[in-house]
Amino acid sequence: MDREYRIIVTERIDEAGIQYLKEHAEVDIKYDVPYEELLKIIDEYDAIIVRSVTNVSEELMKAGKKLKVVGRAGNGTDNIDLDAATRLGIIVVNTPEGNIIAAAELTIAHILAISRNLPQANYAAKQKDFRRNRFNGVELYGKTVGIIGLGRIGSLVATRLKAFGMRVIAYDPYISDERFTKFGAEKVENLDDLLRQSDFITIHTPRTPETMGMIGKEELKKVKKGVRIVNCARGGLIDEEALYEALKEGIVAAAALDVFVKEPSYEKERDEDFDNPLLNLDNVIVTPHLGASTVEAQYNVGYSVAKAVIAALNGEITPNVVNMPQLDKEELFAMKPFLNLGEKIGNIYYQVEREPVKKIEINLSGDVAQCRSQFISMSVLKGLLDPVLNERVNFVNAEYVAKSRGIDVVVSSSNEVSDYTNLVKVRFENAKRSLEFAGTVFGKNELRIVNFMGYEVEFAPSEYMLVVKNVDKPGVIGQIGTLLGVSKVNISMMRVSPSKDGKALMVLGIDRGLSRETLSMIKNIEGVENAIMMNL
Ligand SMILES: NC(=O)C1=CN([C@@H]2O[C@H](COP(=O)(O)OP(=O)(O)OC[C@H]3O[C@@H](n4cnc5c(N)ncnc54)[C@H](O)[C@@H]3O)[C@@H](O)[C@H]2O)C=CC1
Ligand SMILES: O=C(O)CCC(=O)C(=O)O
Repeated sequence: MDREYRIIVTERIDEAGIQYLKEHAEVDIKYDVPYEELLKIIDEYDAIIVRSVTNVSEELMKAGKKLKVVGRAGNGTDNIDLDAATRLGIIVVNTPEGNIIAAAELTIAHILAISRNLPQANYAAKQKDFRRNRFNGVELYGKTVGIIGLGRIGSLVATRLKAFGMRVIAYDPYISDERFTKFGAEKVENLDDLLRQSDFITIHTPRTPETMGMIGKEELKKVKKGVRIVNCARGGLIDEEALYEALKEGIVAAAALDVFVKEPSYEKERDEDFDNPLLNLDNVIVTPHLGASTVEAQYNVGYSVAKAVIAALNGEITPNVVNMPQLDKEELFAMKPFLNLGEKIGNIYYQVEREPVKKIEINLSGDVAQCRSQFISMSVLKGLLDPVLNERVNFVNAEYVAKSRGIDVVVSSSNEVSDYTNLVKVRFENAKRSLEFAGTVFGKNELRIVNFMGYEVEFAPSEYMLVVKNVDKPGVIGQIGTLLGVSKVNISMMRVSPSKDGKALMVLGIDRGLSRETLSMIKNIEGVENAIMMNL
């Protein structure tokens, strides 16, 4: 076990994921736990792992006083209040790629099922009713399918349906023209065009305020009579009441639904509380949110979410954090030492100067200027604010917290040539003065601070450090060394800056924290202007 983390899993995930979690944390499995009960116990947990049913509301996350991570074993995160998670500094991770093949294949299965009446014919045949004339279907070949949302799943559906000889048209106002071409889909400029032309419609957008009910009563007036509709994305994207009416009137010939506005229980043998009139129509086929239910997808999402949650709990930046700008693995690997450096610099300011910061100017030069500067600024903010505030500050909410505290952050990059192949310079401005620090990364991940409050001094940040500003005259260093010796403090490293205005800066790596008395004795040495104990 890494640390004493406790994780609650509220919906079924693959055993491989559970095993991984158990190797690293204490795990409680409470599938289908009622919301009110979860609200009472959530404060015991550092992380929660859910699928699509658990309502991870602001109320729940606020009640989870220790909650650091929400893991979504799957793709859509519409059951998680992402804004609230961001404000609260709770990391939300998902597994966006793990189940897309499964979801696309289920969509194809549904399209085939409603074109050939498979479930109805199967049911009848098992009742020994083999009258095949009741189940005359339609071919996909030569028909037009309209795909709404040509993202990860929509595009997989497009390429598969092309193989059936279908004409594929798609509506997605948020993607480039190249993407339509890449997946062999004709772009339609508006939803109405798609509705008018399609023999089959399949929807693959996320559930957002914009997409909720995007096919409603008005839209269903514009469809081709006899259209067949599939929803393997999210309940409510197609208005359930309007769909019911259109199915009854024969405007929609058939519908296949994997999802509903109100999700049923996926654990009970019979969910008597699930009452949806669509279930009563013969031309509707339904599945219990099976889009991700394949051996492969469940392994993918269960194992990946477990790994991501443990990594996030251990403070690692992981890919697939939903409420943070995305970084791919390679970028993350390249940037990690600079993120550590930024965090150290932010933390150093906090240790040196307890004055609230008004403005931070960050300048990146050399290799680091190629990195996404937003992440470096987030790391500086995290290092600065996390120790100061009662609330948790991490990569997820650092920008939000800084903004809400009126800290202005300006980031620039320069081609300026310096002695270092990369350099992160940070100037902190408070009501009284401004302080400058700079750092670099040697080799793969050797951090060095090279400018400390305007003094050129190069040192590797370590856990306990003593920084002394003194008049540059003989004897001061000796007295400090003696005092530390008497206090049984070992010095592991010492660097002295060149003199500036008759003052020098001495940085010492020491093996433990200093007592107040020792620190105050150092401050009282003649010629010492200031002494700061840092715990990095
Ligand atoms: N049934 C199931 O078990 C599963 C369902 N899903 C659901 O499938 C859906 C799609 O997932 P992905 O393809 O991974 O998402 P994605 O984010 O890759 O693609 C969504 C696409 O929808 C487009 N879009 C957004 N708003 C739109 C609008 N108003 N009109 C037209 N297009 C719009 C976006 O531009 C994007 O290209 C999600 O709702 C997800 O939750 C995903 C996995 C399994
Ligand atoms: O099986 C599940 O948990 C639902 C999958 C899903 O809808 C998603 O990943 O968005």
